[in-house]
Amino acid sequence: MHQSINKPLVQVKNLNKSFGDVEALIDVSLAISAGEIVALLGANGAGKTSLINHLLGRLRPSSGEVWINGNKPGSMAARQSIGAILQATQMPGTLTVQEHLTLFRSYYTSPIPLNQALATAGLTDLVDRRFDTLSGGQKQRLFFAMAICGRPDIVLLDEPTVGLDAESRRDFWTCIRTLRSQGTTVLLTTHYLEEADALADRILLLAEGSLMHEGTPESIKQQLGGKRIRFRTTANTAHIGELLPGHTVTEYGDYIDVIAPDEVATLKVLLSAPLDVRDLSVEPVSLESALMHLSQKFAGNQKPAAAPVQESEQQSEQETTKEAAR
Ligand SMILES: Nc1ncnc2c1ncn2[C@@H]1O[C@H](COP(=O)(O)OP(=O)(O)OP(=O)(O)O)[C@@H](O)[C@H]1O
Repeated sequence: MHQSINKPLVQVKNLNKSFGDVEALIDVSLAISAGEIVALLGANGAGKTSLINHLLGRLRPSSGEVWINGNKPGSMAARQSIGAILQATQMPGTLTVQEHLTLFRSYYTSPIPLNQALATAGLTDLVDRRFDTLSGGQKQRLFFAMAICGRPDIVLLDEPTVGLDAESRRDFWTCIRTLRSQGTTVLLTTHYLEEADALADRILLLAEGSLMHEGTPESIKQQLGGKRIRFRTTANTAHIGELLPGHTVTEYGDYIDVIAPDEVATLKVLLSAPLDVRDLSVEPVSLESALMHLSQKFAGNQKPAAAPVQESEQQSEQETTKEAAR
């Protein structure tokens, strides 16, 4: 299933979603083109999973529109375009990697070749291993292989590397890059800024349900156009903030970070103030600092928690992978 050229693969227009009093998504509009890797970032509760669930057709908008390849989410045509990774899944532990993939491939009329699924997911050497002997990272790569069995146009990955160690995470990144080189679009949510920086062509930043910012990792960093000044001091952040109006001042462990549009001017103020400034360093702005700065600009009041709402259209978590697999 491949989409027509020039049309966005995913289009979201003025999407709003409320759960009781909680506005999980507020007027979100976005488009994702074929071949992009897009990272959806945001703090806990920002609305990332809600957005993914709308793309999967698991949630219905309170208002607004969502299109997958020009089709309504949840329709057979949309399901055939999407692959997604299983979240909380019980898999038969005695089946091997090959048996699981053979079973999964049998759900589709035109699955990708077994060897391609294995190679893309870095599982070629593990083909005869039983599921219950795989490490966490290897299991996650098997779920990934299942998600791509049906030649999806877009793969949705909701925090795919959470809980994995650094090496397994990097192995997973290789899988995503291989998939992209084959022309597949990827939308992933992550809390790891390093992951977004390493993988994404574009970052969408959600805050409190609103799409607060979007751009390439570089453009987000450049937007600040300044430097990160990090130092230790006995003074608190509030005091530093008073000294440096218009700067983003945050705590980083024992250190204080200041985002400085003009680092020379900022250093002059800092070093001429009656402060004990120690262990000072000046670095280019990291993606983490840039996003923290943008989030602070956006910061609003906390919203009240709502009781869970059962969505009639919400499907079992077990059904996530390749929604068309039935
Ligand atoms: N079924 C539901 N009933 C009530 N509130 C909900 C429901 N699903 C989500 N919410 C609320 O909507 C908001 C957005 O939640 P969502 O899970 O989309 O955020 P998230 O960015 O994925 O968070 P996390 O990073 O913690 O997974 C939160 O305030 C959450 O409590």
